[in-house]
Parts: sequence; C-alpha cells; structure tokens
Amino acid sequence: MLTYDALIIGFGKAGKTLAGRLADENWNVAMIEKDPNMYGGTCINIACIPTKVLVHDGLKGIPYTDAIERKDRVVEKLREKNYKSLADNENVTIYNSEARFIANKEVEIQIDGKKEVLTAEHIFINTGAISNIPPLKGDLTSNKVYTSTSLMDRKKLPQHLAIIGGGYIGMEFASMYRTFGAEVTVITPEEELLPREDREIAAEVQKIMTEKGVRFIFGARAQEIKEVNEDEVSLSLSNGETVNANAVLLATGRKPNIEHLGLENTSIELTEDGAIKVNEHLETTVRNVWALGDVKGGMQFTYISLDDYRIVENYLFGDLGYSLDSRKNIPYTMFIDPPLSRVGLTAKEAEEKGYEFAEGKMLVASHPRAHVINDLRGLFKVFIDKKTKKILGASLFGPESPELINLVKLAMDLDAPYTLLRDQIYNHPVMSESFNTLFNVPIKRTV
Ligand SMILES: Cc1cc2nc3c(=O)[nH]c(=O)nc-3n(C[C@H](O)[C@H](O)[C@H](O)COP(=O)(O)OP(=O)(O)OC[C@H]3O[C@@H](n4cnc5c(N)ncnc54)[C@H](O)[C@@H]3O)c2cc1C
Ligand SMILES: NC(=O)c1ccc[n+]([C@@H]2O[C@H](COP(=O)([O-])OP(=O)(O)OC[C@H]3O[C@@H](n4cnc5c(N)ncnc54)[C@H](O)[C@@H]3O)[C@@H](O)[C@H]2O)c1
Repeated sequence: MLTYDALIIGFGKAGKTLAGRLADENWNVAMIEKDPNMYGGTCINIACIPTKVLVHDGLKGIPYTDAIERKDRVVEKLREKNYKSLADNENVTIYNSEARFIANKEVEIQIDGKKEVLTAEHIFINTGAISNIPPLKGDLTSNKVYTSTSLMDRKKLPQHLAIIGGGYIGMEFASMYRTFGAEVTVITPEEELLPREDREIAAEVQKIMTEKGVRFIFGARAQEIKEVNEDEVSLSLSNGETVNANAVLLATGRKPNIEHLGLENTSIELTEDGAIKVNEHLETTVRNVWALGDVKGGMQFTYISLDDYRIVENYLFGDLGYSLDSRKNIPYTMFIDPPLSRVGLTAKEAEEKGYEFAEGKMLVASHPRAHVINDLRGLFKVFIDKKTKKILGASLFGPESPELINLVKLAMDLDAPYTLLRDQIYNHPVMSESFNTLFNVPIKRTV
C-alpha cells in the first residue's frame, strides 16, 4: 500500500488546482486520472474550450473541417500545459488509471496491469459528469448517433443534424452547426424554448435562431432511432413526426460521474439525484473525504468547480469563512449567436418571490456600439427592487453579453444600488455604456 498526504481522483478544474496548492504546502499528492486524453479535465478537452473555439471559428467563416483541426491543436496545447504543470511538480505523482474505492480511505488503481492500493488521510473526488443517454429504442450504437464529445471529433459536417434536448448543449451545438452550414432540427420535450429564462428574452432567442435557420420541435421526445442507409437515420417522435438526419446529437443532460468508483465499499452517501452528498464545506459523509465539481451535483460549470476548490482550500488552510452558504450570485452564458447571459432573477421569479420591481429594457440595436460592430440583434433586460433599489437580475441577450454580465454580478454581490451602473462614466463606444440607458428604470429619483 502506498501512502500519500492526499489522493485526488480526477484531473478536473478543482482537482488540478487543489493538487498544485497542496503541493505548495509540501503535501505529498497523488493525482489519479483514468484517461490520458483528459489531463486537465472535461472543460479544456471536450467541453468549454473546444466548443468555444468552434463557435468562434464558425462565426469567422472558417470552414468546419479547418475549425475542427484548429480545435484539436488548441486542446492538445492546453492538455500538455495542464499535464506539465503537475507532472513537473516534485510533490505530485500522476497515475494514469481508473480509481476505485475499496474502503473509506483506500483506493485501488492499476499500474502496468498490476493492482496497487493507495491511501491518504485526505481524499478528494473530482470525477465530473457523464452524458445522460435517453431511453431510445433502436440502434444507439450507430455511428450516426453522437454525444457532444464524439460529435466534435467528426471531421465532416453533417448535412442535417438532429439534436435531442434544448438545454445548453442542444442550443450551443444548434447555433454552432447551423453557422457552419448544417441543417439543424432541435427536438425538445419542453413546450417552449428555454423555460427557465425570461419569456420575452426566450422569444427573442427563438426568433433569431429560427431566422438563422434552426428548426424547433417542441413537446416531443425521440422514441426510436432506425438506420435508413449508411449516411442517414430516422427518428420517430412521441408526437407522431419522423425526422431524418445524417447525425443525431444526444444532449439530454449530464449526470454526476460515480461509475466504477466503488462507493458501495465506503460510507460515502449519495443524494436522491445520484450525486455525492456533501456538507457546506464539500466534505462527504466520510470525514476528510471531499467531493468537488460536477460529481457533487448542482450547477455544472467550470467556474463552480473552481469555486469548490476555494471552499476546500479555505477549510484546509483558511478560517472556514467561505462555504457553499457564502456563495453569492452566479452568472452564466449560453454561447449561442448572439450569446445569452444571465444573473439573478427573471421577472417571473421576482414576481413569485413577492418583489415590487421596475424593469429596464433596451434593444441592442438602439446602442451605438451595436452599429460599430454591425450586430444589431438582441434584447437586454434588468429588474430592480423598487424598495431597496438593488438589482434583482439581468438577462442580456446580445453581443458581448458574456463580459457584461460579470459587471452586473459584481454590483449585485456588492449590494450596490442600480444607480451605480446607471451613473458610471463608461468609455465609448463600448457595450457596457449601454448600462447608462438600460438601468434608467422608472423609479422615482431621489438624487
Ligand atoms: C459540451 C460542453 C460544453 C460546456 N461548456 C461550458 C462552458 O462554456 N462554460 C462552463 O463553465 N462550463 C461548461 N461546461 C461544463 C463544464 O465542462 C463542467 O462543469 C466542468 O468541466 C466540470 O469539471 P469538474 O471539475 O467537475 O471535473 P472534470 O473536468 O469533468 O474532470 C473529471 C475527471 O475525472 C476523470 N475521472 C472520472 N472518473 C474517474 C475515476 N474513477 N478514476 C480516475 N479518473 C476519473 C475524468 O476522466 C475527468 O478527466 C460544458 C460541458 C460540456 C459537456
Ligand atoms: N455555456 C455553458 O456554460 C455550458 C455549455 C454546455 C454545457 N454546459 C453544462 O453542461 C450541462 C449539460 O448540458 P445539457 O444541454 O446536456 O443539459 P441541460 O440540462 O441543459 O438540458 C437537457 C435538455 O434535454 C432534455 N431532456 C432530458 N431528458 C430527455 C429525454 N429523455 N428525451 C428528450 N429530451 C430530454 C431536457 O428537457 C433539456 O431540454 C449543463 O447543465 C451545463 O451546466 C454549460
């Protein structure tokens, strides 16, 4: 049995950041990653970075095949950089093996085909999430059925891509593949697009994506996949429709990855959703065993995984003052074209919570920067609590919103009145100066 100060299972965002930090404290760290093509984790290898390279290149008019090649080069470079950052650290040993618990503090791995057991007082689980495969009849192993990971390895643009699921991956891939020139159909069980978003904003997204040529089928589930010929499959839907396509993307959510982890050999408990149960400091039901990132459930974003690292770091070396309970407003962006960014409440949520609020709204087309960059599409909305003058939420659908949303988040975290953003001197002509207008909401001025 090999003994370390810490075992980290999974080379994800939280895991790799923690490995470096623990090594700085002279801890002897073992990093266990099952797939050498995943050094650096999901985000850089198969998720955020490759998808955003493709979104970027598609919008620049770069042909699909060339964009896929550039994506591969970017990923390889980042993977190498991530690997080296730990491999070059004398306090870190990287094991390329699947890790499996055989007891609360014992993890089995394979080294050169031989079993080895590692142990440590501190163990950190950072195994991410895996695609949810919907219960479809027919041939799910067809070479025309893809997850987000395998589709981005396809070298040839499918003529018609059918996407099952209208969430993040469904929408981003729909926008991206349509930009490259594929015909795209999105099939979603929801009766409307983006049910959790502001209705006016969602309607604008639907309008722009439909104008771009994306077809939506709402209120339908794919039930069966049949091979039509070597280049085509047909999907039968619950509403009686049939959709023929050259490629099908399964984009029906991702679930915490506890596969083959051997948790049944431990006292680590799961939540009802199959995530690893943690307390507000991310400790599991076993003392000094922690779970960080997608595997512990909740929002699945790279920056949440990074923030999970901060919580654990604070517990180990800080004052215990930072925990899940201290997290404030979490922004997010769906990288469609143009992007949709959001923080805080929508109008409906504000209403349900009983706020009396004022709404600020502007068409992106009314702002000078939109004319400079020749992109007039989109709608920005903000919601302000009339009583406290604080910002309740913002839904920004339009160019440059992925950067803008962080400004709103900052003001919200600081509990600043909305006038802070309304009355700033912004440089010109930039998108953030739109806040001078957007935040000019109908609330009686006291200054
Ligand atoms: C297509 C797509 C696009 C996305 N785009 C964005 C985006 O734009 N912005 C954003 O913030 N988020 C995005 N996400 C979500 C984001 O990628 C994840 O939330 C994040 O990567 C999760 O990181 P993590 O730290 O939980 O672990 P991961 O980075 O998932 O790392 C887990 C690692 O554990 C390894 N592993 C698993 N089991 C074992 C085992 N038993 N033994 C050893 N190793 C194991 C895996 O191989 C993997 O390398 C996207 C996701 C997808 C799928
Ligand atoms: N820009 C970003 O930050 C970004 C981008 C991509 C992915 N992600 C992360 O990855 C996660 C996974 O993305 P996703 O789009 O797969 O999940 P999602 O939860 O966003 O959307 C899943 C979609 O699939 C549908 N669905 C679920 N089960 C189904 C079934 N059996 N048949 C048909 N449809 C079904 C849902 O109704 C929904 O429309 C997201 O939660 C997100 O956090 C983030």
